[in-house]
Amino acid sequence: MPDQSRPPLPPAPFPILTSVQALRDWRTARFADNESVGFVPTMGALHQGHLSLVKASLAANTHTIVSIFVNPAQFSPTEDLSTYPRTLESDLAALSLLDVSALFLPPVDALYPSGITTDVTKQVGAFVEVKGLDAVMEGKSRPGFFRGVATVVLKLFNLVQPTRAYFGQKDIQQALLLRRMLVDLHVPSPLAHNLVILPTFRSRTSTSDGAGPGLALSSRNAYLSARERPYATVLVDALRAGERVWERQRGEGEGVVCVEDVLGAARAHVEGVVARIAALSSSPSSSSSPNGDSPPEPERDQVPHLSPLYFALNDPLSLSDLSGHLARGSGGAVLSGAVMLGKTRLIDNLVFEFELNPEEPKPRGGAGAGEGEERVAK
Ligand SMILES: Nc1ncnc2c1ncn2[C@@H]1O[C@H](COP(=O)(O)OP(=O)(O)OP(=O)(O)O)[C@@H](O)[C@H]1O
Ligand SMILES: CC(C)(CO)[C@@H](O)C(=O)[O-]
Ligand code: BAL
Repeated sequence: MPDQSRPPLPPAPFPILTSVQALRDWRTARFADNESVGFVPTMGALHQGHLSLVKASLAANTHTIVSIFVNPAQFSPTEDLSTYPRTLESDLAALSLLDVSALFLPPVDALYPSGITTDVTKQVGAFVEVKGLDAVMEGKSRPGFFRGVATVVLKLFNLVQPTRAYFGQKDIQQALLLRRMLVDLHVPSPLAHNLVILPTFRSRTSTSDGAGPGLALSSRNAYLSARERPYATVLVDALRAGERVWERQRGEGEGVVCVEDVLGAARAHVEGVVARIAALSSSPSSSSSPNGDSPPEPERDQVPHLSPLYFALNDPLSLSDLSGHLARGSGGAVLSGAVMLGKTRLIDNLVFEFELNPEEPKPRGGAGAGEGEERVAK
């Protein structure tokens, strides 16, 4: 049955699969040919970060399938489900320039046959939780978020049955939690060992709209106003301030790192920028940019509103909060943080002394292991 509620889809040089059956049929043909399938799940509004995942998948797999699905279950009732950027035409244009094999674009009822509401207390049907790992970092301020993510991603994995799946470091907690889900729920190989995490794609140059170098690309960056954009690198700059403390303390004496010093440096950076913005709003004639160069000259009532949400240092495997002093060889760490800039929630992270992609196990033969194919660069 065609989806009556959806307007006709623009043409694309690959099949756009809009039903579970169409996806299953597409996948069955790939199994028959013993071909490897890379999978890139997204919520659309594609940018270069997404496309870097697609390109990595194209390089390592015979076929690459992308999904676009704005998943209601990972939004709280007060979040931006209805206004989340939806840019299907330009997404298709971007994917059309790459050699993707198919796009999975399901309607909501295809993935949630029992229906779905953002109100967790009213939800019915099967859901997936990854306890513990969902309660720290992002999970503290977005309760229910990782339950929604894990649920939809397991559904997608069950349908696509990819050889490899690709996620971005920008959402590192998501990727590490999903890896745990694969292990704990005994998801079959080869996928079980093939959740690939790729580095955060960042804005490299000061762009014409004022975004500074280093800003992690994100679909929600579209919410940033022209006044806010020059401040959007505040988060990565804060993380780098923390990183400098980590590296300095590692290089000194016994190399013991003080967690509070790392977090304190990150917080201090944001507080410094908040103070500079406050000074701007109290002196209408003064103006300065977050970095002290090319001032944006905001007017008194248009001064951006910036507030820190959290900084955290976590064990990269258990995701448990780190505290105290960390000796060399203690297993590395994830330094992550979030700030609100106007109505945009920015997240970012850096990893220290931790390999994002442990070596893939050597293929032992058998269907779908992607034998003889190029491996993803670590
Ligand atoms: N800058 C980036 N670099 C690399 N991967 C990214 C980047 N941004 C997003 N991704 C990855 O793309 C995949 C799909 O993410 P999603 O569609 O939510 O985009 P997003 O930009 O993270 O959106 P949002 O602004 O809602 O967080 C995820 O694995 C995510 O980590
Ligand atoms: C993994 C994902 C596609 C699940 O909806 C989403 O959380 C995202 O885009 O990162
Ligand atoms: N990028 C992960 C999806 C979300 O933040 O809603």
